[in-house]
Order: sequence, then structure tokens, then C-alpha cells
Amino acid sequence: MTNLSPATPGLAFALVPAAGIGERSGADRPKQYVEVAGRPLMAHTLAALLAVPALSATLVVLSPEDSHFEKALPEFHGDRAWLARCGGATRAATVAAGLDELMARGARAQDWVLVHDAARCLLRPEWVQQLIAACADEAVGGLLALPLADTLKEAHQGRSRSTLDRRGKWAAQTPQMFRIGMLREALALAGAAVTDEASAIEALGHEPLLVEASLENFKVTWPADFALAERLLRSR
Ligand SMILES: Nc1ccn([C@@H]2O[C@H](COP(=O)(O)OP(=O)(O)OP(=O)(O)O)[C@@H](O)[C@H]2O)c(=O)n1
Ligand SMILES: C[C@](O)(CO)[C@H](O)COP(=O)(O)O
Repeated sequence: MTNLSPATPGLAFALVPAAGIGERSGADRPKQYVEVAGRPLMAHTLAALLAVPALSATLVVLSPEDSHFEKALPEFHGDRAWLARCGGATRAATVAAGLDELMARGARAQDWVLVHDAARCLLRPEWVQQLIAACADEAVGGLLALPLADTLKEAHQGRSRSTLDRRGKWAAQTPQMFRIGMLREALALAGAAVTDEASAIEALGHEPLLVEASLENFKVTWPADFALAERLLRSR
């Protein structure tokens, strides 16, 4: 295993929160297990992460009740693909439990962790490498994100009540890359309500680096997203 940068040493691990139920997707099982382009959705996600040589290991964090993983993705278990069944009731709780698990497996506070949604199955290894290169000498870390392209509306009962200023607004994606120790502290203080790692780090007074990403790295969330992901994956 090699350190990412001689200036700011530390290994890098990926952590994949995969304990959600995918309620908004309308699927008959957690969305990470729905077949997309011939494989369970999460298989595409994990294949992209495992293709990044700078990542020492990828930890998938499942719900303790998960009954799908071993049957659906038997190939993702081994030296660089680790499993833990310690997912929580919220994404933040799942990530916090996964960080504890990484420490229990020998990761150190100064090591990097790249948290990536199981549901972002369009990830490309080169985007992960770009994030790592951009953050390797950063004190805090950063995230893939995209400047907003659409006009932003505040809704009230299905109607547009006002138009918000979109200048300087970015849509956060994953991976989000931080030091394990700092992220543990940030999540412990922020609690279960934060919807991404960067919000917890911001609450400590830091400003994570925004690394411009692709629209293609979207999160499969709604029923129609499966077909879009399928078309994009098949076109590669
Ligand atoms: N308690 C939770 C909730 C979410 N996640 C994970 O966080 C990622 C992003 O969350 P989201 O898209 O909201 O997934 P779900 O919570 O599964 O979807 P929904 O909100 O529609 O139920 C997903 O990979 C999901 O599995 C998790 O690990 N633990
Ligand atoms: C982490 C995330 O994907 C960044 O956009 C997003 O916040 C997850 O949100 P959700 O509330 O779990 O859908």
C-alpha cells in the first residue's frame, strides 16, 4: 500500500454506504440490487472503485438485515473489497459506523476516506483519480460537484413561489474525500440529519474543495433513473 502524497501522507480507502431501502425508486428491492445493464446496480459502482489503484480497499456498508449482497454480488468480497453489516437508519449513521469499522480494520485517523453512494453507478475511475489528485495536498479534502445549470425554484404546494439566486450554487455529488479522523469528529458533532459528508465538515468551519464533475455521475433516485442509467452504461 502506498501513501497518496509525500507532502501529506496517508492511505486512501473508499466507503460505500449501501444500507438504504430506495423508497423513492419504487423498486421491489433496495435499488442498489436492481439489475441495470446486466448487473446489479451496485456492481457497476464497486467495479469503478476497485479499478482505482490508489484505493487500498473499498468497504461496503450494508444494513444488518441485508439478505441480497452475497447472492447478488459474490465477486465483491476479498482483499480489496470489504463488507460490514453495520448500516444505520440514516446515510450519516451508516457512514459513521463504516468509519469505525475502517479504524477497527487498521485504518488510521490521518488516512483518507472517499465516501461514495452505492446508488451513483455511473462513476468512472478517472473521476475518482481526478478528485484524489485535486485533494491530495489539501488540508481538509473535497468533493465532486457540479455548478447548477437550471433556474432554481422554491416550491409551495406544487407551485413556484419564488426564484432563488443560483449564482455560486453547486450540486454535490460523491465521492467526497476527507481524513478519517476529521470526518468522524465532524459526523459525531453534526448528528444524523446531514445529507452529505461535506456539510458536516463545513459545520467545523472548513471549506472543502469543489472539484467540477460530470452530470453523468447522477444518483439513481427515481423510477425513471434506472432506464437512463441503463442507456448510459450500455453506450460505454
Ligand atoms: N440509512 C441509509 C440511507 C441511505 N444509505 C445509502 O446512501 C446512498 C444515497 O442515499 P439515497 O439515494 O437517499 O438512497 P436511499 O436512502 O436508499 O433512497 P430513498 O431515500 O429513496 O429511500 C445510497 O447508496 C443508500 O444506500 C445508507 O447507506 N444508509
Ligand atoms: C451525498 C449526496 O449524494 C450528495 O448529493 C446526497 O446528499 C445524498 O442524499 P440523500 O438524501 O441520501 O438522497
